[in-house]
Amino acid sequence: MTSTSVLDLTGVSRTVNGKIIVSDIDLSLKPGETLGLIGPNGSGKSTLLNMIAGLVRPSRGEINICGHSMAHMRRRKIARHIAFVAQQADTGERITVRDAVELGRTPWLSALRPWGPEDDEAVAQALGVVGMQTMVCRDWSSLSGGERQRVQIARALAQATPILLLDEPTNHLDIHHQIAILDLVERLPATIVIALHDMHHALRCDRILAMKNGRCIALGPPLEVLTPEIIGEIFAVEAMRIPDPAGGRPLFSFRSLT
Ligand SMILES: Nc1ncnc2c1ncn2[C@@H]1O[C@H](COP(=O)(O)OP(=O)(O)OP(=O)(O)O)[C@@H](O)[C@H]1O
Repeated sequence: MTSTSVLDLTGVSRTVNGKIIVSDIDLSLKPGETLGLIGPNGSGKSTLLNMIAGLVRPSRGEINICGHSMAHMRRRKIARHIAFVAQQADTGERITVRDAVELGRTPWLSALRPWGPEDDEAVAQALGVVGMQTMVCRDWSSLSGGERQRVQIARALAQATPILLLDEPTNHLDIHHQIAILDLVERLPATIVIALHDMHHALRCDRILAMKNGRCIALGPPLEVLTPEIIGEIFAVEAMRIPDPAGGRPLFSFRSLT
């Protein structure tokens, strides 16, 4: 742990029914840093995010948030520090878009601190950022997958936490909204952990944690981790990294090994 870190993981592991799902993850994130999690299906990315969100406990190891051990933090305090956009966030309730985003303010409310103008402002701002301000009265059940995803992101932004966790947030989004969400993530001042499947998206992160079978295979700057060798090793594909003719980030091409 460093004096400036926001999120620290020490030897974090999770075992379910004797099966190791996440093994010995060490990590220290600075304020404002964006960490991309990459790895094949089933490599432990969501489980790691769920542990950082405080939704499941590590079987071993410790998670510290802003210097406090998460094991000793109440749910409400964790929710004031960490917002989580899960992979398949859903609700059985009949709620509107505004209701869904207002839920993000819950950790900040109490009998002594009822809903106020700053909560309205936080909700309106979050809806505006994801471009859902014209759909506030729509029923959640009537939204498309991409619209739901943007509402979930707005709910997390309204929570106004220093740490934001995103599990494949571009999943249901068209190209325009994928880029819009990644641009937004880049602009946010929060410390961010984001699970991604697209290597081009992962290149935009400050650091990458590459996982396989629950283990950290590599941790470092994108260009050092997203090499053909490491990508080939974890995804069992032949990867090529091609310079962008327009001078931007490199492009990837993949081929099956079989
Ligand atoms: N509660 C559980 N009981 C048993 N196995 C579990 C449990 N939770 C997760 N797993 C298993 O742990 C492994 C890691 O799952 P996890 O969802 O963390 O992977 P992931 O990297 O997020 O995958 P994906 O890219 O498909 O979303 C998988 O094999 C999964 O089936």
